[in-house]
Amino acid sequence: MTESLDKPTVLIVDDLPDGIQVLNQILADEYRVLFATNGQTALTITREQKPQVILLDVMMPDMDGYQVCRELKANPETRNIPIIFITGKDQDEDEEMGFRIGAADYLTKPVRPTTVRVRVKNQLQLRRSEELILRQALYDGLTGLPNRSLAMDRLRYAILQEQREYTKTGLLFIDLDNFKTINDTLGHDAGDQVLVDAAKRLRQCIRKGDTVARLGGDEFVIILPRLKQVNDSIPVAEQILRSFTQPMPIAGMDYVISTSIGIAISPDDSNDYKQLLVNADTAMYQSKNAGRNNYHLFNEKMNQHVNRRMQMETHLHGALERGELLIYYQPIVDVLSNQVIGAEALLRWNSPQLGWVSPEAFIDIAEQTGLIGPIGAFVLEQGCRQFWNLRRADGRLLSLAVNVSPQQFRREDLTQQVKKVLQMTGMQPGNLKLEVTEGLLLGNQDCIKDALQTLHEMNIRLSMDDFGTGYSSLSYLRNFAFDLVKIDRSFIKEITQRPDDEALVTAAIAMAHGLGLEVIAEGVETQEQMALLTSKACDQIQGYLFAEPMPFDNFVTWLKEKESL
Ligand SMILES: Nc1nc2c(ncn2[C@@H]2O[C@@H]3COP(=O)(O)O[C@H]4[C@@H](O)[C@H](n5cnc6c(=O)[nH]c(N)nc65)O[C@@H]4COP(=O)(O)O[C@H]3[C@H]2O)c(=O)[nH]1
Repeated sequence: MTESLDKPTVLIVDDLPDGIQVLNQILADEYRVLFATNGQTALTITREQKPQVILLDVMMPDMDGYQVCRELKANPETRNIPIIFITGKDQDEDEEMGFRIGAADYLTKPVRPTTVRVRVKNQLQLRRSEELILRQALYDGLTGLPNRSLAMDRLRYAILQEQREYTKTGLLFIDLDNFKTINDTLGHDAGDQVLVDAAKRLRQCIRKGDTVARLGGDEFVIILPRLKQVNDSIPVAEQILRSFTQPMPIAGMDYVISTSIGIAISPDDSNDYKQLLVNADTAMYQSKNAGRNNYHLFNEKMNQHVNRRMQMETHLHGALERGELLIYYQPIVDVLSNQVIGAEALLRWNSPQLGWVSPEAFIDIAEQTGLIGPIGAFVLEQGCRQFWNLRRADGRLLSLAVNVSPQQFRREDLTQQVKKVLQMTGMQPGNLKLEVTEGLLLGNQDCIKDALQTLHEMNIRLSMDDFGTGYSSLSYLRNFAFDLVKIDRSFIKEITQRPDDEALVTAAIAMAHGLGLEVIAEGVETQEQMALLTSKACDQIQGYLFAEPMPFDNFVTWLKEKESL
């Protein structure tokens, strides 16, 4: 029995027992032989038993061999089984017809045993090579999982089927968190181990009939056909997250590698397989942004966000060269003297395609694309040049504040850049103030500490921006050479209504003063806020109460008007 199962299976289809008998005698020794005496039975047996070769008679009552062949070729599951016609029809046009509808070979009766044996063997060999090639083309060599192309084929098929059955198809997009770090630090072998282990875990999280595939890199998808409702996809996502909480033994150590998952459902989110993949990917990014190790279901809002972001990224390239980036200036006022003592340079982007884009939206993109290097250099240089010209005319202006992104510290030689700008513009270091965010100091990296120290020694003033919003800690202020702290506008906004905010601002001012630092409050819009901050001994104020950020020429005019009051 086992022996016969090991043999390749051949299906003989003929309405005449004699015909079957002849072929059976020729093939029974080498093959497991199945029979069908009509077309319908042939189709059923083929679907269920998946023979490797079919020997098919043409002339049969009800359904003839041509019709059987057409039906088998139309079904993706039986399409690739080679069919050899064996028939009494010996005209050229009969043979032509047979090949046209997909036959692999054509023999006319009466048949010679050797010919039958050789032709069947040929087809089996061809099929084996074809399968091998197909395997390489459709499966991922490392994990053995279906690759992108097979996954997309299955997804297309699942969506077609769902339309017939009124069900849904779930698509999970899975990305391993921090895979790149493992690959870069432990090497590619370790990276491969992670991928193989991840593939194994994912396989264990699915039912029969679902597909796990590797798209490439550390990206996997799971296709869940025949879902009744959107939420049916959630248990799978939860199971995956749970499964990855178990550490992976890699290169002699245990690592926990979490996953970020995005889910999109057809037809709800799209019934186009390519769009569904894009949507699942978008939802996956949402999971990454939300801190990784979680899942998100796609929603249309995410797409708008992504589209807008992609547009920004496209148009930000070259924006500087096209003169679309401008510097606006916002005055800073000294509380005691009520005089304008400086300004902050704030970047503006006037894009012909997108209109005015807030720096809060595009600085992040500039940082991720590396464009922050040239853009930051531009703000520094043009800011210093314009400010220094103005300062020559108006000696009251003490300082220009320029925002510096952490990326500029990490990627560029910021101290050299600053030195060059000071030389080129004639600006004195004591008149330049660099604003950095607290995030910069996270991790306590030596290179950043050194850069801050060098800038301090150059007599440049350093201000800690957005104080109170993030990782503020007294030790940062002690360890790094800051001169000022800037209290974030979110605390100023409701300072007159919210006792908590008032308490925080009071404490921050006391603490900064205790360390010999000055305090500036940003986002001051009302007289009441101003009065409260004055009563707390805040040193400087910036906000719409005095002026909104404005182009350089307007700032010059504004200063003149203020002087003449
Ligand atoms: N509601 C309200 N807002 C006020 C008021 N007064 C000032 N603001 C706004 O508060 C922000 C202050 O800048 P920031 O905290 O450094 O926050 C800046 C800064 O982090 C970043 N940014 C701006 N320019 C640059 C730049 O040249 N380089 C870098 N790296 N970042 C920049 O973008 C952020 C946002 O800049 P803007 O949109 O110009 O927003 C500015 C300013 O327009 C007020 O009274 N009420």
